[in-house]
Amino acid sequence: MYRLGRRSASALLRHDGARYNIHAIATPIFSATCSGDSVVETDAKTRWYSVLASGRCNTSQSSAALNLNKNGFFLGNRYESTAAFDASSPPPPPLEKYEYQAEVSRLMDLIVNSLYSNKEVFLRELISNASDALDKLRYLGVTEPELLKDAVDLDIRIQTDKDNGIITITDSGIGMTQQDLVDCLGTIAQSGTAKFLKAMKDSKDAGGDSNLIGQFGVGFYSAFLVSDRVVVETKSPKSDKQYVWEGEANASSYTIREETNPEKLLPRGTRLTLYLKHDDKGFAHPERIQKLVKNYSQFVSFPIYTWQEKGYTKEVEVDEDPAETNKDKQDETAEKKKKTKTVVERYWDWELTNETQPIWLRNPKEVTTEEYNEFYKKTFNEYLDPLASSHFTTEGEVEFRSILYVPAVAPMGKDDLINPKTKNIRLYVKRVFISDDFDGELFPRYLSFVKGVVDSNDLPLNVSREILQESRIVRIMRKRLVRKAFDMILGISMSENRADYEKFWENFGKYLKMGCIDDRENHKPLAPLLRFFSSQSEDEMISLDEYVENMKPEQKDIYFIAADSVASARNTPFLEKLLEKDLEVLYLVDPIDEIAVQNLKSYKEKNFVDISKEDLDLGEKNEEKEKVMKEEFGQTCDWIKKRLGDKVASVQISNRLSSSPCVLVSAKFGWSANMERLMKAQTVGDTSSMEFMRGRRVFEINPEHPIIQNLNAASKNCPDDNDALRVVDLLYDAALVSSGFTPENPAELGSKIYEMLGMNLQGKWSVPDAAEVQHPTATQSQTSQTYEAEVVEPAEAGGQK
Ligand SMILES: Nc1ncnc2c1ncn2[C@@H]1O[C@H](COP(=O)(O)OP(=O)(O)OP(=O)(O)O)[C@@H](O)[C@H]1O
Repeated sequence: MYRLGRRSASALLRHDGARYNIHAIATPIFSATCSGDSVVETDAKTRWYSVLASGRCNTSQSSAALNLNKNGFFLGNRYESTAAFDASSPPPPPLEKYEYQAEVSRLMDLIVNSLYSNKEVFLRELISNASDALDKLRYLGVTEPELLKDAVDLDIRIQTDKDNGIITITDSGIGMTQQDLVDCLGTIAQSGTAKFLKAMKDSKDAGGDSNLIGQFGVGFYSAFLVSDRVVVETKSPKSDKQYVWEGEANASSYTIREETNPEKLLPRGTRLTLYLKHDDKGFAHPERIQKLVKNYSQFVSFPIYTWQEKGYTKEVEVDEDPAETNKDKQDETAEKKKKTKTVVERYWDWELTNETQPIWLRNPKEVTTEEYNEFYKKTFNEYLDPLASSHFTTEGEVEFRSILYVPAVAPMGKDDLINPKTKNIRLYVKRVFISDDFDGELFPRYLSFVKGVVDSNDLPLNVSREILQESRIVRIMRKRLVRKAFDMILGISMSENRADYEKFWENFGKYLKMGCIDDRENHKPLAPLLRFFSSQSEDEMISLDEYVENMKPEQKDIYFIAADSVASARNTPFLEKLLEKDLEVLYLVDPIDEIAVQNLKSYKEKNFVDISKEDLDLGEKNEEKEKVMKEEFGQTCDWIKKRLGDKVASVQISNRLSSSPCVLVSAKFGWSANMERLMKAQTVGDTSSMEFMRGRRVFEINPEHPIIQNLNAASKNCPDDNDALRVVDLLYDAALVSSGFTPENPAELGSKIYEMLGMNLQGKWSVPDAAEVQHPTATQSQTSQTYEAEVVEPAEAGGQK
């Protein structure tokens, strides 16, 4: 047992309590090794300190074995004998006791007794206070350089004593005067507390979410989430004196005293010592602290050092076997060999734990693509380089820095489109990591695939989701971020390597189409990014700009057809006339395409027109011809309508067909066949709303087609002819299918086709005559010719009539 005098003891210990365990630490700097714990007891009456060294201490130089380097706990010599009480030393300055402001008491009560989850945020809060203090000093030092006169680095150091559950956070920042201590660490703005208490009450989390603590400007008190007792030693460069603030959890008061022990004086700044609660001692594990620093404060712009155990290997001699030695001695000529082994020498030292210079603070001109990519992969745990990145600073009304990335591949699964909480955007405020848990606050959902960091100096450090949602600053940031994201994507689309954008589109095209539906405000930057197949480009997708450039001079609209594949789009009867006229038609083959395009409505003042809908204007109105047609086929239209009844809204003469006899056209504002099919696939149960949206369908006939011409004759000559009426029925069903609709009763359609086939084929292949038996090949081809002729023949007859 060693007894230490007051002076010497104060060099070793903080004056703060009844009993401590201090882990004995030594570094090789002083050629000393030491292990084990020292138990320290304070006698409040006599102010004697006693240290029981339970460890072993070997020094190669002197008895000053417990010295540490300048940042350690101890500075001073070890006394080997009972030291005399030094009666001549001045008495310590008196403790001044202060009552907490009522709000602080309530807050402390809540923190200590009700918050159980997310306790680790205490470290983020305290580091951010330390970083603020350094920021303030740096800022004031610009105009008052004498504040920086102490040659101390601007940094943050965190030391842990895992055995005793102590964490010390030291910064060399602006520190606090005695008045600052009273004002800052005993008082809080009433409004902040009231809001905090309300938020706590509203919190659904039964254990209380400690994260809330950082949202109301009460970060310092988060120390009590994990500590029984907190000691703040602080020295402002504006004051000659250093003060010690001390508070305990569950106490209604705190104390402040002046520090007079020269060994404990800080050159400048603040040292916080947290004496952890029994259950929270795990936070004092060096590795855990390191991990938390990396996670929460990776990009604080001041270096953060943590106290870590290290090791290096060295060769040491091993004792030789005496028998061997004797043998060697006998053989005088034998060369003496010294035996060695490799041992690991352990020691403790500071380790830089964060990136001191966040990449986004650097000048973009000085950052290489490799560095951007490395940062991306490290930050977002990606293994592929990004497809594109954009590093920018915005100034003016709102200032922030950001680096955005487009990933090379879409996230696995589709969940992200529906649930965009992707942790893709990491928000920092003044380099302090705030959150990556956003739901559309910084980026619209459809851009949730964009990854990046955003660092703002304008947002409060304690920005909460509520603040994010309501903040004008955030709204402006969001606008700029979105614009930058579009610019970045546009950059890929303009790349000489077309494959880059094809890759992007394959992965994220769906997201942009979602944007056309969700975000009307951004149709302008979104539309040029879209890609579609077309009647003139079935293998390579084209942009709307390419479409517009390829439009015919007289063409007013952008034509599209929605189908389930390029093949079915290509074969749709709606396309016939347009192909004939060499008008390009976009193929909308992704289920979401049609809705996206409908939302866009137009591009470069050209309307999107669905060629499967009524009133298609191909810019070739010939009123004279229309009149003649109407006169010729008007009655047929009425006759067909009568036969089809409510299945169609009307029967009209088509201007869009050339080879098909008829087509079923959707109402202008109703669903197209494609949409109807999609909706049907999604509707479960009640389909009444579908009936409404399905709207009317128009049966269009092609007056130039032989079948229609035949029916025209039938309608005039034998309107009640059963066969003619059955042809109308079958035509309707065939149009239904070829126009992309699903027949309501496929089995019935099948029977109609069989019946018709039966009528046509009657007797066709009955016993051939002798000549045909001799030339089977000729017979076959003849038969098919006959068949074709028979189909055409009535048409010709009808036309003549
Ligand atoms: N390490 C420190 N150095 C100097 N001053 C500090 C330090 N820590 C706290 N303070 C002072 O104490 C005040 C209160 O801190 P607290 O964390 O409770 O609130 P805040 O820092 O103002 O808000 P927030 O934590 O949300 O940023 C700070 O404003 C600062 O003046």
